[in-house]
Amino acid sequence: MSILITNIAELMTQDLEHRVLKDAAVVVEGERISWIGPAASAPAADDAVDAGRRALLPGWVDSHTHLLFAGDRTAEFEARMAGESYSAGGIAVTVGATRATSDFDLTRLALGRVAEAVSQGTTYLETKTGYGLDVEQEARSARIASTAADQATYLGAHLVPAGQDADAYTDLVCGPMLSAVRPYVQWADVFCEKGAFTEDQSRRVLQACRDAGLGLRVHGNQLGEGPGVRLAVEMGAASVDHVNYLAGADIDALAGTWTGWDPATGSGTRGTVATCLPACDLSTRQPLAPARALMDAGIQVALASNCNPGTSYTSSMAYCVATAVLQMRLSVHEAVRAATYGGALALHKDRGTDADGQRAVGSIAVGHRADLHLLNAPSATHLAYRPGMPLTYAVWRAGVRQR
Ligand SMILES: N=CN[C@@H](CCC(=O)O)C(=O)O
Ligand SMILES: [Zn+2]
Repeated sequence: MSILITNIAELMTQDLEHRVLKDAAVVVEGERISWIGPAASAPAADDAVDAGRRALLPGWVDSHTHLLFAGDRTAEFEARMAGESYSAGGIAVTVGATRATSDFDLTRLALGRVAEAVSQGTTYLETKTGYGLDVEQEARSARIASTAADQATYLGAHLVPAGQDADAYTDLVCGPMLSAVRPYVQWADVFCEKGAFTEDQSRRVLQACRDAGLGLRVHGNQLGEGPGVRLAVEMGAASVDHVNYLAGADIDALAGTWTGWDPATGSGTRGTVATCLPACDLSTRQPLAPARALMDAGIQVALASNCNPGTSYTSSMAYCVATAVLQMRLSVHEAVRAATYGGALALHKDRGTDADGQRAVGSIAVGHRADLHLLNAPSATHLAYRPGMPLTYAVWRAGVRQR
C-alpha cells in the first residue's frame, strides 16, 4: 500500500543536506518513505492525500520523558509560582502515588500520555522509570515503559528513597534492580545533582549499567553547576540533559566529543548530545539552557519535553520549539532540527535504512521511517509565529495515519 502526499507548500526534510523543498511531494510505502521530490514529477501511488499547501515536517522525536507516574503535584507547582524553588525532593510525592497504582492504571496513564503526545505530532519517544525506586516497582515501570514508548530508560538513580543510606541504595541500583529492569530497557540515566546522586555514586551507576550493555544518559547541571556534564562526557553518554548551568569547561568537553563525527554524512562516532528542556526551564523558573552557545560551539543539540509531573507537565514539542526560537535564539530550522533529528541522534536512531532494517527517524529521506507531521500552516515558521496554536493537522507514525 503506497500513499502520495502532494501539494506540500514546504517540505522541511531535516535530512543531512538540510533541504527545505517548496511545492513538494512524498510517497510512503508501508512503514517507509519511498520517494521525495517536486510535486510535478511525483510517481503514482495507491492512494493520494492533498496536503492543501501546508508544511510537512518529520514527526517530533521526544528523547526525554517520564511518563510512568500517577498522582498530582499541582500544589507544588503553585508554591513554585509563589516563589518556592524546585528541589528534587518532590519526586518522592510521585513515587508514593505511583507505587499505589495498579499495573492496569499505570499502563492506562502512560498510554494516555503517549496518545496525547502523538496527537500533537510526536512520532517517536523515549520514556524513563524513576518513580518506583525499589526492585519490584522499577521492574514494573520498565516493563510498562517498554510497551508504551519506542525506547525505555532505567532511572533507578532518580532519588534516594527517604530513610535509606545513599551508598547502600546505589548498590541496589547497580545490582539487583539493574538485573530486574535489564530485559526491558536500552538506556540508563542518573540524576547527578545536589540533593540526588553525587558524582561518585553517579559514576558507579553508569559503570554498572554500561557493563550490563546499556547506553547511557545523564540528568546534569539542572539546578547548579556540577559534575554532570563532564561525567557524561567521561562515560561516553549519548546525551546529557537539562544543561542549564554550564562552565566554559563543560561546553569545551561536550564540543570535544563531536570531533570524530561528520555532520555532512552523519557518519563517524556520535558525541554526547546536549538535550535542552525549555518547558522544564520555564516551569521551574531556571535560566534557559544556553542552546545558542551550545550549537555555536559545534555541539549537537536536542530539544525534548521532559514531560513529568514535577518540572514539566507538558508533552508539547511545539511549545518547546516556539520557546527555543523566541527565547533561546535558535532559528526555526535549528529548533525543528533539534526536536527531530537532534532527538534521533540522542537516541541513536538517526541512521539506518532498508539495508539494516533499523529505519532512521527524525528526518525525511528515502528508506527512513515514515514519521510525518503535517502542520495546519504553510511553513514551519508558524510554530513560533503562532505559539500555542493547535497547528497539528495530520500525523503518520511508521506510515500509519494517527490523526
Ligand atoms: N530532574 C530530575 N527529574 C525530573 C523531574 C522529576 C520530578 O520532579 O518529578 C526532571 O528531569 O526534571
Ligand atoms: Zn527528566
